[in-house]
Amino acid sequence: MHHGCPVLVYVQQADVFVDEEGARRVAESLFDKAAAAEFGLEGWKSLHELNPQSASQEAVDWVFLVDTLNFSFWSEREEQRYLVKYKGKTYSGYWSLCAAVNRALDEGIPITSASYFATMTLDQVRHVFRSDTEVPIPLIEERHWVLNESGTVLLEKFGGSFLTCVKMSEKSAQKLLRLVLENFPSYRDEAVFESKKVSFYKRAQILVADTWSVLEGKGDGFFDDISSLTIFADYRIPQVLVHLKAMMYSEELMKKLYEGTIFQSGDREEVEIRGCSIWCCALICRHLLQLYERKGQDMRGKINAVLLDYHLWDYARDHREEMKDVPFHRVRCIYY
Ligand SMILES: Nc1nc2c(c(CN[C@H]3C=C[C@H](O)[C@@H]3O)cn2[C@@H]2O[C@H](COP(=O)(O)O)[C@@H](O)[C@H]2O)c(=O)[nH]1
Repeated sequence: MHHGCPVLVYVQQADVFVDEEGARRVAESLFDKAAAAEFGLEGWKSLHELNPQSASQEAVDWVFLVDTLNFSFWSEREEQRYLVKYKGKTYSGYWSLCAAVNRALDEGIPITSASYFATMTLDQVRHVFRSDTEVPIPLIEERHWVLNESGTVLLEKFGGSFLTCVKMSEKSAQKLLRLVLENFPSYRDEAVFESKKVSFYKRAQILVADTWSVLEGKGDGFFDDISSLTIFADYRIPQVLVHLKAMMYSEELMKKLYEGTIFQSGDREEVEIRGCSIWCCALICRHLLQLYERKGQDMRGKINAVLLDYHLWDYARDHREEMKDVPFHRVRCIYY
């Protein structure tokens, strides 16, 4: 028997855990809601006054512009936030972006036209996204860059409208996802985890989902594989999954989050948080479909990661107070 020295296997301590039992409980709590109209596609318009209410080409271009800029609204200090007043209401976070876009359109600025945002100057971007507090919108230079880049690609390759890109996808969500990733570099949201390439594609997937929603799942907006999309790994979904006890963080990670640690894109903790969120929601979806199956109901058209995501994200928005004890992870990036 050869007693060589023991091989020290360096196992990276995991910081994020999916709780199968917790995911099952969340699915059970959603059972009745999942059958309601708001949980379905219609909720995208009926629940959100700032979203386009039509299904026109302009509405699709609104979605493309907003999802190109749909990232990084969190502020260092909660009391000092970027806010936008629009039609008598004050909006924060993602909705402040939508309010600024609608404010610009009302002012006659063609902000959703590729021919405009392809050559927008930084000063024009500053004007359109000006804040109603002294806190400017985060990453204003990056927003200027992605607008010029995306607008130029739309003009050069898709006749100036994202609808052209949608038509080329031949009713496949995966094909549209590929077209977006091949043509719009700012949407390439990838990382390396334990020497394996992983992808989240949060903005690319939400762009496909919001296109499906704004076109009401009909005509050019009918995707036979829409259920193949995952949830959109942002900084709110993980927070609500931990709040609902479907996901857990290690003490070390919680400590870093409470201290307000700012992580970099691709950090191990960030990739674990985003990856586990996707897996956790896939489990919730699976449990929810099984609960309906046992009742003899096939809900595959009405329950998928997109609709679960929208519901959880809206829940997080409506339960800020209860969720304040669960920190969200902070990365300043253009991906989410
Ligand atoms: N996973 C997921 N992440 C989403 C959305 C949306 C907006 N979609 C709405 C629009 C139409 C539908 O009805 C949806 O309700 C924004 N975000 C991300 O959240 C963060 C901002 O959060 P807060 O600071 O609280 O505003 C930021 O990373 C942003 O990229 C979503 O739906 N799912």
